[in-house]
Amino acid sequence: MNPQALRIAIAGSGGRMGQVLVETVLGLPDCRLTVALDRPGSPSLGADPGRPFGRETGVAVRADFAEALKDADVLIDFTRPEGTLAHLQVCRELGVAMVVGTTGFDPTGRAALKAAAADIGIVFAANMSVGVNLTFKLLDIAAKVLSQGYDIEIVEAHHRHKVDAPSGTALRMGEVIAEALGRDLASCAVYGREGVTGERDPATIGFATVRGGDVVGDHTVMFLGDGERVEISHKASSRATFARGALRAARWLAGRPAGLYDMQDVLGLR
Ligand SMILES: NC(=O)C1=CN([C@@H]2O[C@H](COP(=O)(O)OP(=O)(O)OC[C@H]3O[C@@H](n4cnc5c(N)ncnc54)[C@H](OP(=O)(O)O)[C@@H]3O)[C@@H](O)[C@H]2O)C=CC1
Ligand SMILES: O=C(O)C1=N[C@H](C(=O)O)C[C@H](O)C1
Repeated sequence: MNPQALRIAIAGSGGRMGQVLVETVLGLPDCRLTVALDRPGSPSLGADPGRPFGRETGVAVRADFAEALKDADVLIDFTRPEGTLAHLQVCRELGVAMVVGTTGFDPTGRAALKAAAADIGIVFAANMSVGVNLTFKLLDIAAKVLSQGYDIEIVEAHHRHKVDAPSGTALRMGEVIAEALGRDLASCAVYGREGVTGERDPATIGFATVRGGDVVGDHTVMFLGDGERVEISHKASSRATFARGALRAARWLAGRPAGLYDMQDVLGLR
């Protein structure tokens, strides 16, 4: 065991992302899984989170997060907004850094993350993959070059279990494009269409959502002009890409001052 290893806590350790995060941490020599959290009543409580991967971690899944987080340097949280915000309070009190991948926050939740970042380091990103974060840069360029005469539509597809829509990534793509064009996403977004909608308003950014099967996460932004169409797509085929990004963020946070960061900071793309 490496005594210098970064002590990692994982919230929602039995979830789809939680399990991949556990497996990823167990493969890293400079990180140690010291805390695995799940909700009260979860069947995984008390079990070794390494068991599905044939590993013994010496850790048992717990629900008493206020006590458990005393044993962590960084909490990686891919749960639900209400769970993340409860963990946030405790991390702030204990000085534990956070990597937040949870999506679906309302403005109050986002404000709480920002406020807590006065005291602790937080990396908050709707998508932790390198590919999507590169895509954000490409979208900024495309939106500026195609600012006149192109209609912008964002289409995303995810597995049948996803509970929020549009995806956090699609919304972030919309924000990047709106910022590049000097527009306010809240006032120019159109979330789905039905009935007699009238002709398309060129100032809008449209969103469409597909849910089904086991789709890990597909995003396509279309810039539709007269005589041509530019499409920028990212397709995730494994959740490992998000988990690797989250662990990269956790290590990047170690020793950084308090503040709210995102994956553009972690990847040096700012
Ligand atoms: N930023 C990124 O790169 C990515 C972000 N995500 C986001 O991560 C989140 C989780 O996704 P996914 O793993 O698919 O979801 P899952 O539903 O598979 O897992 C969520 C986990 O969090 C637990 N949980 C749910 N509610 C709470 C709560 N109130 N307090 C504490 N724990 C809770 C669940 O427990 P239980 O089973 O008991 O409900 C479960 O263990 C979503 O918001 C998703 O959009 C996903 C992939 C990549
Ligand atoms: O819920 C998911 O699965 C995913 N959620 C994130 C989002 O909402 O953008 C990221 C990824 O696409 C997978």
